Amino acid sequence: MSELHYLQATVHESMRLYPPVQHDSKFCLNDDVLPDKTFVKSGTRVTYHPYAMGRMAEIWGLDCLEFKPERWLKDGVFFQADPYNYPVFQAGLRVCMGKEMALMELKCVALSLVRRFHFDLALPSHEVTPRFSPGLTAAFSGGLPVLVRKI
Ligand code: HEM
Repeated sequence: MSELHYLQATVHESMRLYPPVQHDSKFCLNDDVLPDKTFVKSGTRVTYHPYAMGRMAEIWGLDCLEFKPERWLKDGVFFQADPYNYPVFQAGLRVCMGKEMALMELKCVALSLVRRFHFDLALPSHEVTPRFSPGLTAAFSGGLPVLVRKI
């Protein structure tokens, strides 16, 4: 599984544009200073937004809205983005404890499906704009209709 670099890149690219946790807040217990020297007063709520960050040209470049697994590959080998630029699993000491397990499960499910089935959007792609439902964890508003064919 660790040698499937394109699959690893695809899973990361999917969650860059559609992070399962769209935003997340923290409350500052004591006065603090962020690494960029921003002062944060005790009691302040600080929110980071993986959905917005995944679509920032400053981080991902002008093609930030394009689905491009290749952006995660160097000479065909997957490389990890800075987790503070890609906080899909949060970052630092409180990073998601299930990160590696979640990635393994995602890749197993994706592999077992694409080996057996062919997936097509049920509508022409220009008529489909996947939209998130607001909420703690992500779901497509109205679902994403697809046609599934056995290979
Ligand atoms: C794609 C799947 C997943 C995503 C995107 C995800 C994302 C996250 C995020 C953003 C946090 C930080 C929450 C916060 O501190 O407010 C978190 C924490 C955590 N996650 Fe996940 N998670 C995923 C799957 C899992 C799985 C499968 C497990 C367990 C088997 C898990 C266990 C945990 C635990 C225990 C924490 C708390 C870590 C701590 O506060 O020290 N996660 N996750």
